[in-house]
Amino acid sequence: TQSTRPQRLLGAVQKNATRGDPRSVVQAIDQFCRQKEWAMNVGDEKGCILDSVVSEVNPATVLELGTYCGYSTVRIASLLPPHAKLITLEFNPDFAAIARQVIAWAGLEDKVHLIEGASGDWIPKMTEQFGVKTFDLVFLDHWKDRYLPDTMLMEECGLLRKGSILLADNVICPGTPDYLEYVRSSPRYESQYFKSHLEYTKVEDGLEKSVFLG
Ligand SMILES: Nc1ncnc2c1ncn2CCOCCNC(=O)c1cc(-c2ccc(F)cc2)cc(O)c1O
Ligand SMILES: [Mg+2]
Repeated sequence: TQSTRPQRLLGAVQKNATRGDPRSVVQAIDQFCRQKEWAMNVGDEKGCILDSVVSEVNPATVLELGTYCGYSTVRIASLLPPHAKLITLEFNPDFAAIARQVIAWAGLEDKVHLIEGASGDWIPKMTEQFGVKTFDLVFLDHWKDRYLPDTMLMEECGLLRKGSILLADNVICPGTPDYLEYVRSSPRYESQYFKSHLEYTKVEDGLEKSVFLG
């Protein structure tokens, strides 16, 4: 039977990356996506911006919405201080199964909690299920029309504190116009746009970093 793109991406990791070496996992995926098959990872260019924000925030608690194959999960988790926790939500069980193996190959399973399910269902359960009070950093990379409703949901559930950082992928391509309008016009956020390109292409895209002001 035919393999899927995520399965072929995992094969490239297992063939070309060193177990326990997150950077080699990231490099193997980027090489696969540049040379073999495009895939919707945040990629190397936007990934460097993600790395700099993670390093600056030095978060103890991170929420990632949209795991896909675990590329950004590995980038983030490899930069976390000891005892920090990354919770990542993936809706698609096939993607989640691949992501678990990519995260394990990088040796980061102890820092990552991958949950299979929809963001709208799980955000209200974060505190009771995982004892998380607030998130220091949220990386939004799931359905583009869920960025705004899920941000409002996180506010309502008290999961954001003064200084919590939201970092959103794809705010230009595919685009999240309602989310951008909200975080850029709301007095409760201080927003900044990091211009970049859609992963592995010359098409414009970017990350929007928004600080919740409480
Ligand atoms: N826990 C959850 N709750 C709800 N929904 C969830 C979920 N977990 C997953 N999902 C479902 C959505 O997951 C994938 C979302 N990502 C993208 O769609 C995406 C698309 C492109 C792209 C594609 C084609 C082009 F031509 C140009 C750009 C690029 C990107 O960087 C993208 O991130
Ligand atoms: Mg994305």
